[in-house]
Amino acid sequence: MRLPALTSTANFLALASHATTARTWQMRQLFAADAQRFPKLTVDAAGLFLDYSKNRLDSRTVGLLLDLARERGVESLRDAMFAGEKINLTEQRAVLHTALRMPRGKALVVDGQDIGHDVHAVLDQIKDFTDRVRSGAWLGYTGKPITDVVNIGIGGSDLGPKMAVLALRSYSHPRLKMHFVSNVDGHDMDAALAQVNPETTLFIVASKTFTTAETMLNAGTARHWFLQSATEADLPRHFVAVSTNQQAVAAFGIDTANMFPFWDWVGGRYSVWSAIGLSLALAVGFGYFTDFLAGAHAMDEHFRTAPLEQNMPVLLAMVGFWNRQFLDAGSLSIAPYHQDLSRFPAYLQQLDMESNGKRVTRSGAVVDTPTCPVVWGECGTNAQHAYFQLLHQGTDVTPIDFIATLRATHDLAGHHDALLANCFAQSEAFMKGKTEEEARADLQALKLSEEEIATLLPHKIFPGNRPSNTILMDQLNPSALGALIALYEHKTLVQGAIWDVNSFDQWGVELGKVLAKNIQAELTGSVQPERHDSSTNGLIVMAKAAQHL
Ligand SMILES: O=P(O)(O)OC[C@H]1O[C@](O)(CO)[C@@H](O)[C@@H]1O
Repeated sequence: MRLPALTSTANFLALASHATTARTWQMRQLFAADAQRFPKLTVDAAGLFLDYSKNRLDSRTVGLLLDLARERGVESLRDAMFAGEKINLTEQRAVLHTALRMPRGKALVVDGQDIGHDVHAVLDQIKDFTDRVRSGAWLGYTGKPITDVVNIGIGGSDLGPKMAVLALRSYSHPRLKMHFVSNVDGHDMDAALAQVNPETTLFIVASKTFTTAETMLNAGTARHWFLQSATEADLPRHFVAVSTNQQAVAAFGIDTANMFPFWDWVGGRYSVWSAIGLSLALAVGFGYFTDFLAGAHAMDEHFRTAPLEQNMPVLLAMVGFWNRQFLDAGSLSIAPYHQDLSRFPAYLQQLDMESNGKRVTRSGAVVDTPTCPVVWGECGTNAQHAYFQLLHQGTDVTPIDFIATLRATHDLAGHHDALLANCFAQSEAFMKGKTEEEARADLQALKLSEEEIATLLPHKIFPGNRPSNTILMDQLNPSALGALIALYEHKTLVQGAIWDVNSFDQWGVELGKVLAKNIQAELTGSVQPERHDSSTNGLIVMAKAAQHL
């Protein structure tokens, strides 16, 4: 169905009119005026808690945002996704990462095939394999148990498992050390190979297409390295593949008995739930991997059934849309107050920006509003000592998602309170800021002269009124991590529906891939690079010259 341009819709116009005053509201006043603001603008779901009260909005704003969500067909797109309709229009594919976390026994027929059955058949394969590797029953070519696992993949075939293995570090198997190699830069593979022994290393070649240049080159290098000490006959004990492309796996020389399949209806950035999560299942074991899937499923059920007013992914998405559209927030900063979530911002970058970093609608018209903000971030409190200065006093308004756990999984005294104090203090500081009067009072308390106060005063003022969300969970466990990822996945779908973009393709990565192939031929061959612009030609010539040094 062709949607009308966003800015022409009745609900967008109502919001825009509301925004002319709402965008100037002061959150300090909003809190002072309504003692119930916190309970009104918070929501619980699937073990997560979202506080979106520190945004420049009120219940009326939220009502208008939800009216827009209804008008843009968020509910019908959501239902079409869960039903397996081909909502990825440009690739004519269903979008069914949610089916990967459906409980056993639940059927979902797509193109005449019960995919619920297929998903659980692969999960059984994962259980069998991971149990054998973890128990030490799976032996390397010299009869020793596996000690190191190297996942070779990129994008969705790297970011999800790498982030999740780190996030669930405290659940990990003590013998198995996990490594992730993604970069075509040989320094990445070189560093990993320096740490492992071919006798006890398992390589997972993880690629949906099994054609991705970086992964194929890295996998070839790993194979070559392995064969320096072992034979071709030893490969099956040390190389397994995760892919949708059986032919290419066989052509690479991996026994398809050691291949873990998935399907074209799983997008790369939504694939951690599939066999792409094999490294995670190896690290934490199948039981915790199942908990991870169950946490995501709980969020799926919430997203599918909760009224929009209490629907966490919808609210997170619509608040984000409000900030993007009406506060001109061109970026979104993610601040996990948990060291083990240090890769979560990088994971969200692909999820959000590869999904919604689009400039045309599903029907091909150029969009009439800005779409996905730049997503970035770093662990608090490190971020506080790096770039929070800009977020507090810089010229742009950057909304922040704070993510924290109420309880730690370590028992080191004093740390968790200090961490949470910082997290809550930052969201308070961004909201309240510091007025001129307050800054002046602070300086006067230091007994400074009037001249000194006048000099320092402008530097000591914080404008405040800067929006943030806070997401809390009890502890960072497999189920909570599953729910957290699913929350952001569904947020992405909702925002895609508002902007009417296809959140499930990624044509924008293709151009660079093609050009890189051409340039590589020029770098390695004798072809002179004359057909590019003078900058690109010049850079190629420099690189070729350096090869002869
Ligand atoms: O799993 P594959 O097919 O190697 O693809 C890796 C990544 O490449 C992309 O297709 C484009 O960068 C991503 O969407 C995907 O996650």
